[in-house]
Amino acid sequence: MTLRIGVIGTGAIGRDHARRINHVLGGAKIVALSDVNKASAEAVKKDIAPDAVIYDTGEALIAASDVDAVLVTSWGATHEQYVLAAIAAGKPCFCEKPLATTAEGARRIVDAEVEHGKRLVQVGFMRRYDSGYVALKQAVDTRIGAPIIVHAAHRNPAVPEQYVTPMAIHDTLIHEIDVFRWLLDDDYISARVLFPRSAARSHAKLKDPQIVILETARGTIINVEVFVNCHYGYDIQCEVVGEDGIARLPEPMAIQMRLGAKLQNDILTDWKDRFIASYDVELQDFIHAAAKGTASGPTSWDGYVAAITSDACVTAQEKEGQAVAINLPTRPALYN
Ligand SMILES: NC(=O)C1=CN([C@@H]2O[C@H](COP(=O)(O)OP(=O)(O)OC[C@H]3O[C@@H](n4cnc5c(N)ncnc54)[C@H](O)[C@@H]3O)[C@@H](O)[C@H]2O)C=CC1
Ligand SMILES: O=C1[C@@H](O)[C@H](O)[C@@H](O)[C@H](O)[C@H]1O
Repeated sequence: MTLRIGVIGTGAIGRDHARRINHVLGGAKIVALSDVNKASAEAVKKDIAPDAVIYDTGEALIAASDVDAVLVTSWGATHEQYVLAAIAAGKPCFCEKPLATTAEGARRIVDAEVEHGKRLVQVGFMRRYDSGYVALKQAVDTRIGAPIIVHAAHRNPAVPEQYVTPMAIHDTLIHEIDVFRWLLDDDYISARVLFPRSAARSHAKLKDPQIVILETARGTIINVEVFVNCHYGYDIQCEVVGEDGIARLPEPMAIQMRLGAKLQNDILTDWKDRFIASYDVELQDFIHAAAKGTASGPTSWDGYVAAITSDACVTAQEKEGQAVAINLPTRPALYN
């Protein structure tokens, strides 16, 4: 069976996911596209999915009888409405992060999916599918003893002027928020944020870099440097200190050179390249589960917890240095 997929939001990542579904992965085909900017959907049809039908609205695409499953890759603020519509239609749905821009919105999705009685939603936290993180998790689970500290960094070369201080949490740190819950199999109980002096390349409405400190229920302390105008490259670092040893996220494969009296290798500059393989693996996982009428991988619950934690981190930005408590509601049995 070929899974017939519709894509809502055909900008940077929607186009890229459409490309991988039609040209890289197996078992699925893009049959429908929708974007408020129709020219963008038309360009994806022309370049990638010539057989796809273009719908005026995301809701019309979800309702189409020949669409089996949906990808929601529009702007974050529009995700909730489309994911709720997909659940109401009983169609598997892959939603890019964030699941919703408020914790209340994410909760509405959890409640709708629980009411439906079966998983339909996968959230686009692709790091769980990255081979480096998978190897790191294996080392954390079996080699280095119980985790005590995590040192991490999320660095982007540059962000535009519209990127303001809370976006470092909602748009950027949200990947660490999700991946460390998974890596440590633990939940957060508090967040703190510290701001060193802002770097010279920062913008008027952005305090950059910042350090986010998360504490887990088992007492692990995670410190993450978020530095989104670091200039030198796109760099994701993670080191877990355990009772018996230390495990470090591998660097992406790069050719080592002896050149100009230096031992060197290039550092990536674009997030699309850093996680290119994990996007492939997460979407193949979506296709397999959706073909069976369900979903696997990161859940709506994970998206909801990420939203609650993000909100706590933004409050912690406003109360610099103070710990902000994170209280999670009871997890519904659907997500155990
Ligand atoms: N997992 C990851 O590593 C990444 C995830 N993302 C997430 O993917 C989402 C999209 O990001 P980008 O592709 O970078 O943005 P983008 O701005 O390039 O594309 C978004 C597209 O959605 C369309 N759109 C906006 N509102 C819409 C609506 N109501 N209905 C239909 N289409 C609508 C826009 O016209 C645009 O073409 C965001 O939520 C972002 O956080 C983005 C980059 C990386
Ligand atoms: O999701 C992403 C972007 O939106 C975000 O801006 C980057 O910092 C992340 O690394 C990337 O994965």
